[in-house]
Amino acid sequence: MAGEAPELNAQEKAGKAFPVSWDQFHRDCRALTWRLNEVGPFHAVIAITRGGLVPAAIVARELGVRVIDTVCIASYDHTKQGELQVLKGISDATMKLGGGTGKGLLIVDDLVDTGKTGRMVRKMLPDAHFATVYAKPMGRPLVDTFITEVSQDTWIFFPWDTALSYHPPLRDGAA
Ligand SMILES: O=P(O)(O)OC[C@H]1O[C@H](OP(=O)(O)OP(=O)(O)O)[C@H](O)[C@@H]1O
Ligand code: HPA
Ligand SMILES: [Mg+2]
Repeated sequence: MAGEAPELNAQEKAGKAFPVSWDQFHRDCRALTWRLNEVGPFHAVIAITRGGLVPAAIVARELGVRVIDTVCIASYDHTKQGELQVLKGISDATMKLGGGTGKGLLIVDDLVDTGKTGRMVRKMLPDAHFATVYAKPMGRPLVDTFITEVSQDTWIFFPWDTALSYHPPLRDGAA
């Protein structure tokens, strides 16, 4: 309709960009593991795919955990969040390891934003420890351990979603 503002996606609403390099991400995952090492030991690591796969691999390597499971949840179509879809649940073997409630299990994701994804996994495993590398204020109360908080209006660009590209000089109007 004429005069109606177009709907903004999460990144457009966010405005601020927080690009993370592979080196920085690896350092932040190691820092996360230092904290988790005080809380464990853990019987298994559960990665929330796909974003949780990379931090889960690094954390599991550092903690010496070799049992890794996934819970596959999709909600964002690029930067716009839709309904949460559980494409694959936690395996029976992992559920058994966590005594049915997740005790002694570690859930890993790259970040919490609104907290919708984290809330859904916490419902599946209420006694598990939930760790993310980054957290935004809305999702932060759901996380037990994280490393860096960014403001709600920041969009985090992960290294697997980005590539090096030309950036025009500031004097030519680059932000
Ligand atoms: O706290 P929320 O607002 O729920 O957002 C956080 C979730 O969103 C992203 O996953 P996404 O659904 O984009 O899927 P992906 O991991 O496959 O990229 C991110 O990896 C988290 O899992
Ligand atoms: O800030 C973000 N960056 C990348 N993926 C995301 N999914 C939800 N929030 C974000
Ligand atoms: Mg994800």
